[in-house]
Amino acid sequence: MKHDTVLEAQDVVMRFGGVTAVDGASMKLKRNELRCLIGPNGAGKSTFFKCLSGQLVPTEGDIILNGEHVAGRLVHEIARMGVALKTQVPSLMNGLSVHENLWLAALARHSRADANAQVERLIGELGLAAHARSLAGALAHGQRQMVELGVVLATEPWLVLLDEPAGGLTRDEVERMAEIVKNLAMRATVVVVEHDMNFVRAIAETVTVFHHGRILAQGNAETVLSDERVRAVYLGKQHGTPA
Ligand SMILES: Nc1ncnc2c1ncn2[C@@H]1O[C@H](COP(=O)(O)OP(=O)(O)OP(=O)(O)O)[C@@H](O)[C@H]1O
Repeated sequence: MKHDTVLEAQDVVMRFGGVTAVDGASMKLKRNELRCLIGPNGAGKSTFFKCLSGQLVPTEGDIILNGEHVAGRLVHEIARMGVALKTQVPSLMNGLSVHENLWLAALARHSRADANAQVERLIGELGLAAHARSLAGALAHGQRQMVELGVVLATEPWLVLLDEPAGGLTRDEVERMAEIVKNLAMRATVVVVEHDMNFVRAIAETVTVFHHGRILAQGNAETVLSDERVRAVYLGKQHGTPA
């Protein structure tokens, strides 16, 4: 493995009974790369993403993070390696404030004093100052997504896996989320599964396109998004065309 490759998936296959959701997908990511996984509904991108995070154990193939073979390791074991995962499953404690939620997440990795500093930094970065004392349970969807992201970032992961971070956000919130994710790639390697092509266009440096469980194209975002085969698989699909 090249020194600067921090994530490598080798011939990953994931079968569910008779369904082959991922059919031999390989991918390499460099440190601080920001990679979007896209593709039509049912293409296999979420399943592949879950193999990277440890939520699923691939039927075949391997996942290598920072030189360590991790296929088969549990989510919390992968998390302990400095990998953070934002799923669409709510993780906040509704009865605690935004500040308290972030503080508890930061404490997992920092001393009390450092956790305080980390929370202040995150509140500024995520634009949450006006809501710091609000209960998480009282937040609107977009604010909540920012706090969910804050919980993920509180441990200062080197690899961040984001499942549809723009899902359900307003246009302004999508723009803010795009800025935050781009900034994040200055200090971490980031993999994003996303349907919102405006968001993908705004953030992606490199893109991997799934189609029928296989990788149809990958590489430079501009090149891949203008690839005729990629445009063809999106035509008529509900999530828009990568034009
Ligand atoms: N737990 C499961 N059991 C059986 N089949 C599954 C399971 N998870 C996914 N699949 C199937 O695997 C295929 C790929 O699904 P996957 O969710 O990975 O696609 P996707 O590209 O993420 O789609 P979407 O954009 O709709 O989320 C689909 O045919 C899906 O029905």
